[in-house]
Amino acid sequence: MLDAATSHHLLGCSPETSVVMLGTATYPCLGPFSVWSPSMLADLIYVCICVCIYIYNIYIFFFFLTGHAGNACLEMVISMWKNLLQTMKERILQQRRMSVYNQAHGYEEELVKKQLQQFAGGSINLTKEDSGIGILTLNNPKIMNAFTGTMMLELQERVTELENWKDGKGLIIYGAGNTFCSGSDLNVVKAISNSQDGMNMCMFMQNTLTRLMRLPLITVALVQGKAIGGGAELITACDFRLMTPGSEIRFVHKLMGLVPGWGGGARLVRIVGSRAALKLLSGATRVDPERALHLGLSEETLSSSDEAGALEEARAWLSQYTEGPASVIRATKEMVAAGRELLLEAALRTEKDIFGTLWGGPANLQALATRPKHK
Ligand SMILES: CC[C@@H](C(=O)O)C(=O)SCCNC(=O)CCNC(=O)[C@H](O)C(C)(C)COP(=O)(O)OP(=O)(O)OC[C@H]1O[C@@H](n2cnc3c(N)ncnc32)[C@H](O)[C@@H]1OP(=O)(O)O
Repeated sequence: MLDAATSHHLLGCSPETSVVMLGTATYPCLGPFSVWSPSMLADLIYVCICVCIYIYNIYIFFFFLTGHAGNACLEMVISMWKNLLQTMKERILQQRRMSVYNQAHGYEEELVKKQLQQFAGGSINLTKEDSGIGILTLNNPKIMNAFTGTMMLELQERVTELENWKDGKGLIIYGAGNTFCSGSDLNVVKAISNSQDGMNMCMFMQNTLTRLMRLPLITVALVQGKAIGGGAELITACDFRLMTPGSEIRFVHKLMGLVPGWGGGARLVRIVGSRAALKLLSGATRVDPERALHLGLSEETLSSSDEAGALEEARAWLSQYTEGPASVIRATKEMVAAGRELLLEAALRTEKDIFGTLWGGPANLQALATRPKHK
């Protein structure tokens, strides 16, 4: 267990929280009320074995040290410990990046999924094209592609599929019926209106949208018609947004007596800055394509207003950035995602590690063989 000061230093946790480090996972430990599960115990056993092996190595080195070696061995021992701590810190950070909420936060995913399953309707469809670009369709046009409970579950399933698509390079998310998404299905919102159920739904969607944001694919939200409420939050989980003429982004939460809950508030601050974010949220401001460009919330206003034409334009726009080996495109996104989220030194180490996966690899060697002139 890390004491509060160390975990604050290592993990940036709030000073009063101490953290239990178990292998690759970390669990905020509420004193005697910490949350343990079989997988945590397995992690604990794993960590104990690692520590025993290192202590045994230290013992051997010190034994050797008293016999023959000088400082060199001592330095080796010290650097071993430093590497161990560094490795564990990176793995903790990686684990923290994997899911925002787990049992330690009182989040029981299987119970939440069972509750969401009750609210059926619509679908989330995914097509994976040979070009390496995926097309994710929010498909509930009867109610402006509003998210039912089963659509939230299907979004999680599609994100898992995309995490396992090793040839994937890009993703376009759009809504059926020439409109993007009008947030949560209001029938669902009314049915789960107590605070804990609302927070459970938000934790589920935050976990899914954070994984979407971290996909090693370049992601684009194609905004046609309306992106309202949760729909506006969803587009902030993409790397880029493209808008069609007459389309609108609007964070209507204030008008619902709410604030964003799917993570859109935190991501909006990082996209447009805190001042613009505060105005868009507190004003429930309508954001048209021109204003979105000005704010940096949209990359480009497309010329097509019809669904097929806009999708074709979005494909062409994204293809500018996904041309080339999937390994390089995916590594580029992973490096930028690390730069976006990690503290500088951790980001630098991640960049070095990602560089190491490409240096001397097939794409690098092929480029060297052809000696391209970058005129
Ligand atoms: C944490 C919750 C929060 C979040 O996730 O961040 C939320 O998202 S809360 C929900 C926020 N969204 C809304 O409040 C949008 C409500 N809808 C509208 O404001 C309008 O429908 C529209 C999106 C501005 C479009 O208006 P318009 O073009 O006039 O179409 P209609 O209003 O006639 O809609 C057609 C049809 O669709 C139904 N609809 C639309 N949005 C939803 C929704 N979110 N939930 C359920 N049903 C929705 C609308 O009721 C119409 O159906 P009929 O009345 O049966 O024709």
